[in-house]
Amino acid sequence: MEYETLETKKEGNLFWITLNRPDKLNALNSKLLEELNRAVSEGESDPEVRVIIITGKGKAFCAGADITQFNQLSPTDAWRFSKRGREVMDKIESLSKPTIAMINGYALGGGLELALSCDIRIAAEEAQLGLPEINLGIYPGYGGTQRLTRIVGKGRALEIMMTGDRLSGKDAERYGLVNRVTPLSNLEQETRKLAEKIARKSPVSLALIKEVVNKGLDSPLASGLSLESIGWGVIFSTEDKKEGVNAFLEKREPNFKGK
Ligand SMILES: C=C(C)C(=O)SCCNC(=O)CCNC(=O)[C@H](O)C(C)(C)COP(=O)(O)OP(=O)(O)OC[C@H]1O[C@@H](n2cnc3c(N)ncnc32)[C@H](O)[C@@H]1OP(=O)(O)O
Repeated sequence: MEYETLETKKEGNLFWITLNRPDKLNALNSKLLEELNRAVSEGESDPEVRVIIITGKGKAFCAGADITQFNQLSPTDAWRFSKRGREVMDKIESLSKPTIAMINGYALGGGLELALSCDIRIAAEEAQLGLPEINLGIYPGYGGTQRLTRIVGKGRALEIMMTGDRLSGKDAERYGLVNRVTPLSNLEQETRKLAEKIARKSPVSLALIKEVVNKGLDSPLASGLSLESIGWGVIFSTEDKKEGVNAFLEKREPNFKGK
């Protein structure tokens, strides 16, 4: 597919989406947001793709929503703007395939919110992460108030939102905001290693894990636990379950087909 503001690349079972407005630090204007929406659908619908990785070109992962659009927004436009951004983030969170945010540099505002919509975040030590909207006299509008709080806890999330301060990659790891950090020079290699490991697992198990974890987080514990058991029953109908158990019994590596 053709894109103007991002690049996509298929590498084996991995699908790389690279935001590509480096001179504007990959700020999410409407074009980039819509192309991102299209690119994740492309990865989701391609049966060969097993893991989707989102990253940015240049010194930023993504510096957030494009602030140059803000002065033209009426309050109702602003509501639509936030809603559309949130819909794209919600969609990324709900993809059936695992997603990794490879945070190569600035991940600010909507950029951090994009990373928070991914399943796993790997950051460069040199990266800077934050929600600086407070400095614009506004607050996060692409899901950050809710997702950051669920990931790092209320006190830390409020501090990040109320100060607008940027965290280094290392501090972000300490806060539990990213899964791990590595020097920038090693970031792509580490990310590829992790993505390839996950790509070898059963796509059905991966999709069900995501569904049960995400829906469980939105539910009372008893409902989440019940969902887990129901899904566990369903997974016993899959060829991948047969393959996984037989491979163990036959002392060989499984070859999962996603069926
Ligand atoms: C969902 C919501 C509500 C949001 O995301 S609101 C936006 C939240 N994000 C921000 O507030 C971050 C804004 N950016 C910054 O503070 C600074 O650019 C940083 C990230 C600290 C980097 O600073 P520097 O290294 O000095 O680079 P800087 O020159 O500012 O940026 C390079 C270019 O990108 C542009 N740019 C950076 N972030 C941008 C953004 N969010 N929107 C539009 N343009 C942006 C910036 O205007 C500049 O353009 P130009 O060369 O035409 O002047």
